[in-house]
Amino acid sequence: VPRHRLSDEIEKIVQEHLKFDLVDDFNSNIWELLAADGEMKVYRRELEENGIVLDPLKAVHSVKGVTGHEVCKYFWDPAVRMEWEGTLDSSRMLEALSDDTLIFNQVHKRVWPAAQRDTCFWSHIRSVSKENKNDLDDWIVVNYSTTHDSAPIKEPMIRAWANVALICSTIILNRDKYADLSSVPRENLVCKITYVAQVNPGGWAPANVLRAVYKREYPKFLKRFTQYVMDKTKKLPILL
Ligand SMILES: O=S(=O)(CCO)c1ccc(-c2ccc(C3CCCC3)c([C@@H]3C[C@@H]3c3ccccn3)c2)cc1
Repeated sequence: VPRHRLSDEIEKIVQEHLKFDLVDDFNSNIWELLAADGEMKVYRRELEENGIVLDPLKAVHSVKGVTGHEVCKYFWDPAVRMEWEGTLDSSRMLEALSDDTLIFNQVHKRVWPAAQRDTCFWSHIRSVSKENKNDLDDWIVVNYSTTHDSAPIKEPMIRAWANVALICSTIILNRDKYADLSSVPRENLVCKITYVAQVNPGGWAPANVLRAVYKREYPKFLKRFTQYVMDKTKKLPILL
C-alpha cells in the first residue's frame, strides 16, 4: 500500500473509528434519539466546548439491495459528490494522495444566521476483513479535517472541522443457495450502515440554531444519500 505524508494520521484515525464506532452503546443513556424513519435511527449526544456545540452524531440504518462496498464507494467518489450532497454550494477534490485517499475542499450552503462554512478534509476508503472468512468484508470511509495549501481560509467564511466515518457491513440472505456470490440477487442483500459525525462549527453559532440544523439536516442527508445509492445500483451488477 503506497505511503504518503498522511499515512500515519490516517491509520490512527481509521483504527480509532473501527475500535469505537461499532460498539452498541445505545442502551446506555448517553445517546438521545433525534429521528427515526423506518430502519434509520439518528442519535446525538449533547456536547459543548466554550459554548460551541460539538454534539457527536451517530446513526444506524439497514438498507436492502445494496452492498457495503457500493455504499462506501458512492460516498467517497468525487465524481458523484454533487449528485447526492444537497447541502453544498461546491465540492473540489484538491489532491489524490493515493488510489484510496483524496483531499476535498467543500463550501457548505449558508445556515442563516451563522456565517457560511467551508471544510477541508482527507477522505479515505478501505475494506476491512471479518473474523468469519465466509462473511463479506466490511467497508469504511473516513472524512477527517486537514489543512491544504490550495484551501486557504477565505473570510468571511469560517472553516468548520469534521471527523466523520461511514462503516458498512453486508449481509447475504439465503447465503448457502449461492456458490458464486456475484450471482446473489439484490433482494438477498442487506447493508448495515453506521454513520458517525462530529463537527466543530469552527466559530460561535447560536446553540439552539445549530441543534435545530443538526436535527433537520442529518436525517435528511442520510435518507437522501442511501436512496441515491439504491437508485444508482438498482440495474447494475452487484459490487462485492
Ligand atoms: O458526511 S460528510 O463527511 C459528507 C461530506 O460531503 C459531512 C457531513 C456534514 C458536514 C457538516 C459541515 C458543517 C456543518 C455546519 C456547521 C455550522 C454550519 C454548517 C454541518 C452541520 C451538521 C449540519 C449538517 C448535517 C448534514 C449535512 C449538512 N449539514 C455538517 C461535514 C461533513
